[in-house]
Amino acid sequence: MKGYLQLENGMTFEGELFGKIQEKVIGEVVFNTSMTGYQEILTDPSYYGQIVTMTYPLIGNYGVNFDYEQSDSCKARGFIVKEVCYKPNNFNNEMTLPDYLESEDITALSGIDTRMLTKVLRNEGVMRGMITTHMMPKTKLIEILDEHDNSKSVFTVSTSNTYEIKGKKDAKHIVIYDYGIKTNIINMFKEKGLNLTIVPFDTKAEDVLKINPDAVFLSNGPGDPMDLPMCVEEIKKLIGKLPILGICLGHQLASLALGGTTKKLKFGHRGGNHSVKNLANERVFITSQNHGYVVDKLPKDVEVTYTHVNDGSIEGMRVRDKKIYTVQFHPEACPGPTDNGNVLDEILKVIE
Ligand SMILES: NC(=O)CC[C@H](N)C(=O)O
Repeated sequence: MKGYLQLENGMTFEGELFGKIQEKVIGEVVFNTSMTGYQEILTDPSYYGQIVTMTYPLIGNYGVNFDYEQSDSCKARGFIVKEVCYKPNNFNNEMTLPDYLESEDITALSGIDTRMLTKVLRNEGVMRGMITTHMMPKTKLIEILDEHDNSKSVFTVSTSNTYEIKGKKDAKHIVIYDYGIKTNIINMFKEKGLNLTIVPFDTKAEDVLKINPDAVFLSNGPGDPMDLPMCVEEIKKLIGKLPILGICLGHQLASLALGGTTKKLKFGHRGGNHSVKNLANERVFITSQNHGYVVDKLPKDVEVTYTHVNDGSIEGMRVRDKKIYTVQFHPEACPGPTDNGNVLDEILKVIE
């Protein structure tokens, strides 16, 4: 069945619908440059509410395997590809991508000139859009897009209950603020044998202190960090009392709590090929990234640890005396290069 992607700038792309056919699906349209890892991307809670287009032209060719999931379900709202594969070939394939998307209620479009779409998003910046069965006038589209509010995304993807994961007997204990945590971050902590208590995004600082952990970890998550002032307030109360570690949204929230600022990037960093420089030794390495916002300014006592090679933006920060260490990129990969697992060890050194 024919379907359309309508962008808020008035452009329309025509393609073939697959997955769950729905009359209209709304979201911010973003692009990801990873060649593989579509299932990890679809299930990463940081994509909640977004329509993701893949720049790699053939998607779905190794099917779907439930071990790859980064959360319990697809979190992206829509998916756009050039060509979709209906007959995957892979020893551990469990389901085709179109069947998977249908079972997850995700609407997708194939046959889209994703190279052109990506150029539009790069030149004009990411923008809102709609995947739809019927085209509509631009004024009507804008009206529908304006009605849509995505500012509560963390409320939706965070755990509603506190839970524990037991590690080795005398291992350190970390409280994890779940703003939409990826499974592989939890897996990396588990591999290290750490004791974990995972708490909802709105847990009060007092309640975290009562647990008496060795550190607090602030997770990745969807949306604009400035939509979460209540989370920033709780982090402020923890500064100086416990070591604070963080990845992506967690890095942004910790930066805000320290008195820094964040801003929106024109077209974000999403892919498995983002070069980052470690300012301590000038070494450059390739990272997995997925963020639309970035830390803009930091107070003087905060040390910038990493920068993005393409645009010079801040990719990590540290405050030694307050034991705070956070990164913007994803050392847990999934998808993307696994070369940066040592960054987690760096971060965890803060607790020692
Ligand atoms: N992966 C993340 O945690 C993303 C953080 C934030 N939602 C952003 O887009 O910048």
